[in-house]
Amino acid sequence: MENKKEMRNWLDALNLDHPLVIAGPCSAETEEQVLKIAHELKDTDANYFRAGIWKPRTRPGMFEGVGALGLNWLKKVKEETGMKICTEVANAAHVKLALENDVDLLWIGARSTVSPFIMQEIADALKGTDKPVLIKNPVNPDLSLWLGGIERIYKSGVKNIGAIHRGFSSYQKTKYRNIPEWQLAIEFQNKFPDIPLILDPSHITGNREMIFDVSQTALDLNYDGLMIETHHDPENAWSDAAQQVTPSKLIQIMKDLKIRKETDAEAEYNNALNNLRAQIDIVDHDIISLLGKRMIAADGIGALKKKKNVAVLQSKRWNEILGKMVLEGEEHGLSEEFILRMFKAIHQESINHQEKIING
Ligand SMILES: O=C(O)C(=O)C[C@]1(C(=O)O)C=C[C@@H](O)C=C1
Repeated sequence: MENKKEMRNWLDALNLDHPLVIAGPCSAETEEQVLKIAHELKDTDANYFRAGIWKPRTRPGMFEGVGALGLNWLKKVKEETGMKICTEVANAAHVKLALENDVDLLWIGARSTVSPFIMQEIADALKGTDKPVLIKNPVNPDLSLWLGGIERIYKSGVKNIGAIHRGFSSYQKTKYRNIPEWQLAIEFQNKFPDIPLILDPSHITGNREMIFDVSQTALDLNYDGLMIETHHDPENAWSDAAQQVTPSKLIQIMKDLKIRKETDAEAEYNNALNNLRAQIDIVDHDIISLLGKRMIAADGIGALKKKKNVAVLQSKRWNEILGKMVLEGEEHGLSEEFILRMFKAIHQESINHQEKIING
């Protein structure tokens, strides 16, 4: 699959003056609930009304969605409000029902994207549809698996595609429900700049208080849209209560978000930008040359260790370096998270160098 300008045609055709917004409850619970939320979203920036009707839940016994019955409610949303409707599909039967009921956009969840068999089944069922299909990232941070899933759908003739970034699970406890791993989404954009990329801040944060900030980061990174779970009574939602916002909160979020443009032609801005970029180029060059010097020293240590038959990994020394660098980093306004990531990568490279020498 290659990047093609036409991949974003369906989004461009909407001619929006704001990011695409997909809003609605995590789950369709009752007909009244669905219609109430839809009416409250009708005159907002929301372009598509979302509601999950088949819910993949972590444990059996949790609310697993109302099933096909919910499609009737979604159809009513379209009739009564004129909003386009969308839902998640997780197998061929779901796709068939969604298409028969004229759902306007379908998305595939993170727990489906992980499985090439399920993705192929869904792709076959979608064959030839002109409805947009959005593919969420797989639960694990694996860009190839995400792209592979998209490719399966694209190859089955679905030309209106998009990606949803919903973050990645981790054993680590963090402030996020699913860690964003922005770097992976940036890589995605580099490879496929024309596949519309939509952020799902609800699943990334798991917490409505953090939705605004994460959404702003996405807009700062050129995302095309947001999928935000919205419920008239979030506290009492049947699923994911902590991460849903009210329709009025959604309106406020959309008002407060700053929409960035890709560039600006003004000369003064461009001069200042070029100047700072030239400074960055020099610093980057210095960083590489310093890292090269560091590795030469590491190679020397490797040779010494080889002579004396000493192990490459020296945990005590390594921990001392990490501790010192975190403190120094702080003095220079560098976050602990960044210092740890960077030095772990440097340490690994140093180990790789020494391994070559010691075993060479
Ligand atoms: O100090 C050492 O013994 C090294 O090999 C250098 C180094 C490093 O790159 O800083 C690499 C591996 C060890 O685990 C500790 C530190």
